[in-house]
Amino acid sequence: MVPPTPVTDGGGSPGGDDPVVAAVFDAVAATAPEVRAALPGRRVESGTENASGESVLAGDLYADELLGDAITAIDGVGSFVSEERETAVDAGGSVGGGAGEGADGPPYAVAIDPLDGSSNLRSNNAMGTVVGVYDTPLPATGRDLVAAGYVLYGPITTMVVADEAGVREEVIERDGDGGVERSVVDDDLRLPNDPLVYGFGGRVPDWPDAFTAYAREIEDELKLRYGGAMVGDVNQVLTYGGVFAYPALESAPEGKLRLSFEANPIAYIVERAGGAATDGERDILDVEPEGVHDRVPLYVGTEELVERLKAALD
Ligand SMILES: O=P(O)(O)OC[C@H]1O[C@](O)(COP(=O)(O)O)[C@@H](O)[C@@H]1O
Ligand SMILES: [Mg+2]
Ligand SMILES: [Mg+2]
Repeated sequence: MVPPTPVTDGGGSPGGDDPVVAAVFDAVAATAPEVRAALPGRRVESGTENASGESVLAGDLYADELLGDAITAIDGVGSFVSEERETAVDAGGSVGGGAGEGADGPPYAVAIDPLDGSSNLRSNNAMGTVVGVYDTPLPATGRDLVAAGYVLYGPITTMVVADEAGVREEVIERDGDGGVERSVVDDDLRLPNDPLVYGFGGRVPDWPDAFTAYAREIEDELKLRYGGAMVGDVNQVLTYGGVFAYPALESAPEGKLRLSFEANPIAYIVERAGGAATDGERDILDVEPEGVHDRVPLYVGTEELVERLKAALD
């Protein structure tokens, strides 16, 4: 296949006119090749557990530290919250951003999942980094997001960024000077009309009956594509159309994915691309968290498929 023609070369700043949002995604793009390059030697357990009780790999810690340093250094970022950190890091943030509030607005809170799908590190499958930029300290709902994005470390490194203007996809490569070259390959990413793929997490016997019945219908209509990294699985849905779910389980009604670092940013991106996202009852972006590490069931993708899911779970 002929590679897509770059729309622009050498950067560009997602985040519309907001310099703080643009700086966050500049930092994420700049660190992406470093994260990627560091992975081969960091496929082992670090010996620690994170706030969600999951064992942390050396790659998780490395990405967290690199991204934490880069993001907290940005003027206008007030706090930094990570899947790998118990509590928020105070980042100062003297210059305000705040949607529509200009330079006097509140500093932003940036939430990240430094390595999403890191259990794929041992088996060398896709992984990502997820980023949400909120205009209020966390915990907050996804309605407070002003931008969200993810990096996908696949055969190539791509970054998808959404803000109020829409969704764009860039290819990220190292340039010859130790920096990065960013090529926009789609400046108006939209979910295709005819859905093709689905991927559902969790063990099938652990699925509630209503979800199993929905899955049986979807299996008849779409192709199974499940890779075990939310970013990779959602990127397939954005590319081909379809539905991704990490559902409520009999053993874990709150599902597996984290609202602040995973579900909200992904919901924001997919909704800006013309799709839908729900926890089964309400729009993900309306879910009220109690803490930054709260989990939530996530069903996301082509609007018609998500509406059918909601009806099936009703
Ligand atoms: O191994 P399972 O149960 O299929 O879970 C896969 C899900 O867990 C995750 O890997 C959790 O993310 P982390 O690797 O950031 O903890 C998601 O990316 C993915 O959707
Ligand atoms: Mg994750
Ligand atoms: Mg992670």
